[in-house]
Amino acid sequence: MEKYLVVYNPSSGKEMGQQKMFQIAKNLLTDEDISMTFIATKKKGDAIEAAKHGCSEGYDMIIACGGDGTINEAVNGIMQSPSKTKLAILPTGTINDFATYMRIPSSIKEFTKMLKNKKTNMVDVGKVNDQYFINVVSGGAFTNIPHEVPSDTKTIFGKYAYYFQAALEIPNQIYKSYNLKVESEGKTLNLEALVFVVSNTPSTGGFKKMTPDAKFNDGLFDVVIFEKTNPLIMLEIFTGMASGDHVKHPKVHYFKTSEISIDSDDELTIDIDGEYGFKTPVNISIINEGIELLVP
Ligand SMILES: Nc1ncnc2c1ncn2[C@@H]1O[C@H](COP(=O)(O)OP(=O)(O)OP(=O)(O)O)[C@@H](O)[C@H]1O
Repeated sequence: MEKYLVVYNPSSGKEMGQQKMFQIAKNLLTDEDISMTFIATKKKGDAIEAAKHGCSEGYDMIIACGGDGTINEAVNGIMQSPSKTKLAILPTGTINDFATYMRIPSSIKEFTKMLKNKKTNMVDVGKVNDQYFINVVSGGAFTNIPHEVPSDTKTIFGKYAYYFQAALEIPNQIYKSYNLKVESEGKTLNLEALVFVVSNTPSTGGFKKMTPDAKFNDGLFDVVIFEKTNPLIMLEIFTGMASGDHVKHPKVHYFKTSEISIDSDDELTIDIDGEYGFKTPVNISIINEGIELLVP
């Protein structure tokens, strides 16, 4: 009999994940020879410990049910373990960048089908200093926006809560800049920048083509750095973000690398998979095909 460990954040997104997961378990347990154990997270760090427990106790799969923060913690727990259990993601957060890009279903019917099919893909995992990430590390203007939205507002308005907050913050933050020192394979940049993004997939912050050529298993990050320029040009660049054309603009640096280090003279706190990380300097490297992920 296979055994699955469900690690779920009951407070994520619109707080529907728990009921969904129970219904999925009910569907699955009727037809399949599987046992399921549930662990609800209560605070930051719980999903890391739960995932480590899943790996050390020989579970066949860890199902992380929550937003990008919970997924990130499950990835950290697995990557810190000598024996790496497979990961499944039931996205129940507000934005769900990684899961959306991977076309991971969130409906009960489609998620149950995915669990029954048991198809997996190896996916790259990023490491920033000593912390792992599955989707993105970013720093600079606008990266605080998800953290300024109160949890209750996200529960009611979902992703629209982020859009309201963005509309409030863009007029002020568009004038910001950070002195960045960037070193990656064969490239050194010293520039005033508005924001940088180091990503494993094209989708970041709800923008589906932030790093349009990124691939989840190519052993490379896609890096995009928005150089400081006047607000009108910046708005023109932002307009191109829907199609991914922003990366062709001369004030936007876009390249691929497997390693990158970023430092700043200014106080700069980075964001890791949508959660607050730590201050620069950061060294970022990739673990090619570091985790086995259940996919549709
Ligand atoms: N029971 C809980 N109540 C409140 N906070 C929790 C609980 N369990 C975990 N957390 C914290 O909530 C953080 C964010 O959770 P998660 O990303 O799953 O949901 P979300 O913030 O609603 O989704 P999104 O990041 O997509 O907006 C976790 O990293 C963790 O620190």
